[in-house]
Amino acid sequence: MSYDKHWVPDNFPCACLVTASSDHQGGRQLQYANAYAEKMLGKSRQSLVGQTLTDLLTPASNIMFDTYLLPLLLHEGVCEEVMLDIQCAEGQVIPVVANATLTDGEEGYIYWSLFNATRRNQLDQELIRARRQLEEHSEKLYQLSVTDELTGLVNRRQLKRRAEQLLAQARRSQSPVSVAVLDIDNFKQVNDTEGHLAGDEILKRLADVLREHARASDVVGRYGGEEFSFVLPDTCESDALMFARRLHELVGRIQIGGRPLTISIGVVSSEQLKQSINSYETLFELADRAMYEAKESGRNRTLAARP
Ligand SMILES: Nc1nc2c(ncn2[C@@H]2O[C@H](COP(=O)(O)OP(=O)(O)OP(=O)(O)O)[C@@H](O)[C@H]2O)c(=O)[nH]1
Repeated sequence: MSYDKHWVPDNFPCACLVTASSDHQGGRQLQYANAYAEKMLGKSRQSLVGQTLTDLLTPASNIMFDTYLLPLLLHEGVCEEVMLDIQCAEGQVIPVVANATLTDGEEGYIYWSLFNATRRNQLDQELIRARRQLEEHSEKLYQLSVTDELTGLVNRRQLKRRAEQLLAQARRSQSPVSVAVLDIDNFKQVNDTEGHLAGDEILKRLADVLREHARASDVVGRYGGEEFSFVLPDTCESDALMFARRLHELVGRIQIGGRPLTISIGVVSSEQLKQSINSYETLFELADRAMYEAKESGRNRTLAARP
């Protein structure tokens, strides 16, 4: 089997162009274009020969050509995989991957191959879109994994994680942190008399009050059931007690069957503990115990833990 070597460039699946490196257009004037170039550019070979590469490139690609591609080519004798945009006959712009080699130094020819990169760019765009969607999905999944579905507050897992972060910061800055645990009083009765859905509504309204009462730096979450917890950075015990007093007032504005909602709160401040045992677990346990003591001593009150 043999082939006609004059037809070889016409069978390549890319635009093959030749320019003379020393022409008066600075290596831009086309001397040759293959059949693929005719088809891709929508121009006849006759009209292409004599035109310059500058005529074919978009303004941005011309800047790339002048400032990067041509100097590199003249210096290195080769340049590979440079993205350019070609303006075709109908005004359509085609992205291409350009490779070029320079023969015989400055007096020689430059051989160009321009691969149509339209599909490659489309695939890139699809990959970027798919990656963005994956990021959005994983962000949604993350939010679901750290949020309590009913109240929108952070859930127990996230509460612990954020609390440990705040405690680590507080240890470094040697500032106090307080933890408050609060529980709705006689909530079973609310469910029994008003129904479970009304109970859910109360939990949501209480969560709104807690969220509004919290400072941006506080962490407030639903620990489980009708039990909630606050982590209050830069807050000593007396400030935490003041905070709890205000909370009783605000929560009391929620009415159930004509009666104000009441809560019992236990608070503890890290000041009262040795640095080494300042874990959220320890602080929570102490505040929880104080909260149960508040229940036992009549409910609707706050007690400070006495470790
Ligand atoms: N509606 C609703 N009720 C819940 C939810 N989680 C827990 N509960 C209810 O909260 C009630 C808690 O009851 P108990 O543990 O007996 O406490 P209590 O009635 O509040 O009494 P004290 O805590 O002693 O004041 C139970 O009836 C649970 O079913 C929830 O997501 N929605």
